[in-house]
Amino acid sequence: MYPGVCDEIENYAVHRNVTAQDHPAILRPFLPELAAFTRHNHDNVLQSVLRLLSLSLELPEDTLTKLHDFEAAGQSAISFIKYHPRGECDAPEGNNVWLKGHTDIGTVTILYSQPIGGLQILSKDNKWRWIKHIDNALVINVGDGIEYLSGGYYPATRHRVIQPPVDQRNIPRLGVFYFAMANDSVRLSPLDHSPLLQKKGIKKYFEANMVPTMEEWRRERTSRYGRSELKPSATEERVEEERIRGTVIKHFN
Ligand SMILES: O=C(O)CCC(=O)C(=O)O
Ligand SMILES: [Fe+2]
Repeated sequence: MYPGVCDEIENYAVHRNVTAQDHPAILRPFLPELAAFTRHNHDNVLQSVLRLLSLSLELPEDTLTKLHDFEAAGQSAISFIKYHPRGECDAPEGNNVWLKGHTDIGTVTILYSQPIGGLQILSKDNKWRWIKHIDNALVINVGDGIEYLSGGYYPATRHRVIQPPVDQRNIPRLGVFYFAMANDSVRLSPLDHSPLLQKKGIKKYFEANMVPTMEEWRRERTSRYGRSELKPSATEERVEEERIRGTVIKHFN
């Protein structure tokens, strides 16, 4: 957040096991529907994506699905994020960036395409590009978890949310997401038995005794959010960096 920019984002996260937390009374009648929705995201969408990723790494198709067990301890969750339209407090120095460029902490994020623009990804040529809305489409991002498990073969998507185009600026933007994480106990070391990764090369992110589990990575990244000291990158403009367990995490302005 920038000085002078109001915090106008609301977020409600629902653990995939919807009864694992208390909910406001207004939401309780919808719990069966939410439970079915998390199951759909986990069993139909996430597991299909994970099977494809496993096969693409020339590994048995259940390699990654086994690491995302619905019943195991872990934090995969639905999130509803509401971005309210902004008034004068959307200060120009805020660069109209509503959510700074980042990578997601988990493995795979499922984003339900919605008509109010704002989402952009950083492409290989270092340009931010809009993600076009398509009715009934899903946007699938990979997060840090897949980057580390694939030894850098699938870099986590760098993405951000900026102010929508002028004709949509007065409309609330409601995002629906499934933020998937591997089981808490999964160590985020590269799947080095992948024949593909053996051919392509495996990037090393952590020293052998420093490789975090999914739970450790989640806790370390979330506890630092907004608190840790970010240093300007020596090589890239508008990029700030922090180090976690010796590996560099980038934040994009
Ligand atoms: O609102 C969006 O479209 C993306 C949100 C996002 O990237 C996040 O919450 O991590
Ligand atoms: Fe994100």
